[in-house]
Amino acid sequence: MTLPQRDLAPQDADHDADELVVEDFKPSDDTDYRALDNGDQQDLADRISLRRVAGMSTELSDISEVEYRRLLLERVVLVSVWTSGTEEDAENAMVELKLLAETAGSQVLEGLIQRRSRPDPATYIGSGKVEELREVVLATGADTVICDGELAPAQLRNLEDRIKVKVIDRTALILDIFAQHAKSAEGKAQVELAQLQYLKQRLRGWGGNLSRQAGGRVGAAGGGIGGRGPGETKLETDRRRINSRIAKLRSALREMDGTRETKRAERRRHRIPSVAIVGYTNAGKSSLLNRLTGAGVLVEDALFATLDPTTRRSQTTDGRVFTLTDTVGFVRHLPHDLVEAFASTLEESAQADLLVHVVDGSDPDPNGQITAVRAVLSDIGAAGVPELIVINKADAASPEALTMLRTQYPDAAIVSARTGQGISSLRSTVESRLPKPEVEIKALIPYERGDLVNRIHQSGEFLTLEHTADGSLIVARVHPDLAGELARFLVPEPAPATA
Ligand SMILES: Nc1nc2c(ncn2[C@@H]2O[C@H](COP(=O)(O)OP(=O)(O)OP(=O)(O)O)[C@@H](O)[C@H]2O)c(=O)[nH]1
Ligand SMILES: [Mg+2]
Repeated sequence: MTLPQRDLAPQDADHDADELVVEDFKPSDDTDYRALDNGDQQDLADRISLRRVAGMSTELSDISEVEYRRLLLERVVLVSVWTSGTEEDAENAMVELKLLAETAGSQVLEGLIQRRSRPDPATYIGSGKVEELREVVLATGADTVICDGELAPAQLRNLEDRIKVKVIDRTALILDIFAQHAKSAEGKAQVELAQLQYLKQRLRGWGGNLSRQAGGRVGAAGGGIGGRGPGETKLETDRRRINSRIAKLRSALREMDGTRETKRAERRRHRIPSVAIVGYTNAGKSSLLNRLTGAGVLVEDALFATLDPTTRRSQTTDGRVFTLTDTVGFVRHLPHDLVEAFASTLEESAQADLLVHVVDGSDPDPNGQITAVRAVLSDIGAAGVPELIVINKADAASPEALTMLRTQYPDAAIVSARTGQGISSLRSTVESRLPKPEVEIKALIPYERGDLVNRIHQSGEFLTLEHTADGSLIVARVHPDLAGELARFLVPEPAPATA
């Protein structure tokens, strides 16, 4: 879609200065404040309320990249309503929205924040600001506006009617990224399910406004953000057809989960402890799995690079086998439809014996990430699983940030998946926190039963081992079923408890 381009100097040139009508207000930093003229000069807070965030536009370096992006990608303006928290929080949230938009393949032209006690029920941003947003859209030649939040269908529709370009919300954006990144059949089905749920709730709202799906440029990947996956054709079908598709997906997913459940049951039967690597998206979960096991999982400086969990076997120094699973990352306000659709994948974490919670120590707000991750964990029933906080990217984090995190999380491991710093100590911490086999035994195992000794190695914990003339004299902790199998080799008087 081509939009009328206003004759303006490029990006951030003098038109900014024209509109900067803030006189009394002294900004605390050098952020570019831009009071948008709404004819009402009374309220200072309101005058500065739609604010441009500096450094927002996606930087394109090389000319072929520019052309490539022009063809395929959307040119977007980001808008957020800042209701609570500090200015820094609002800006961090905006930077995250920008990363999400770029991950989806957009070129970000501008970011605007409005301070408001709550979003406007009709238009998200104040209705007086909508015209000003329209001006920015025209000035930048944007074809899409992305709002930071989950908007009601009516809000999206009202905004589109007035701004005349596609308007999507953060939820649709995240769904779109998931749709682009899903690789396995299961992942694809999960994403489609989430998208259909999202669409279903908005069917009526979008009924008369299907152009939003058809509009915009249609690139190789489909209809652009919010348009990939179940798009216009499904929207045009009735609720009943969507419902039947949802039912089909659910049953397909149940079947796929069956396979996973079989594997899980197998591991449970063999009492193999499982560790799930969880954390905020881009925290370095896959990098850590690779570092710990050499798994070769895809690592990308992109949000939601991992959607399919990867499980790898690992061993403690004394030979006990356990599994490590890399999982899908979380984000603030992870859309509920996604959490629900990914339930079977996320269950992996809820059923784990230990959660390795990876935190990006170089992020401006690691505590915010931790809070967001714990919220999702509790949502999926994993709040009770023991958690080990791992502060990653120690090589990139500032020493002050690390000191602060060390104080706040005294038990945390501090590592760098990139340099390997702290990894061996993390490994031993993980080992020490694996569940211990319950039964302590003393057994004399004849040398021809090396298989049993081997099994104690893999699933139990050796306390002492002595080679005698009659066989290996072993004191160990094992699981009840293995203890049962060892019954006839047990030495009468139990060893004194040592652990
Ligand atoms: N500087 C630094 N960068 C790291 C470190 N660990 C990971 N990264 C980088 O962080 C980015 C994300 O890493 P991933 O391992 O893909 O992160 P993830 O948590 O699996 O991300 P998602 O699967 O997208 O949720 C990549 O660019 C990594 O190279 C580290 O210790 N130090
Ligand atoms: Mg990953």
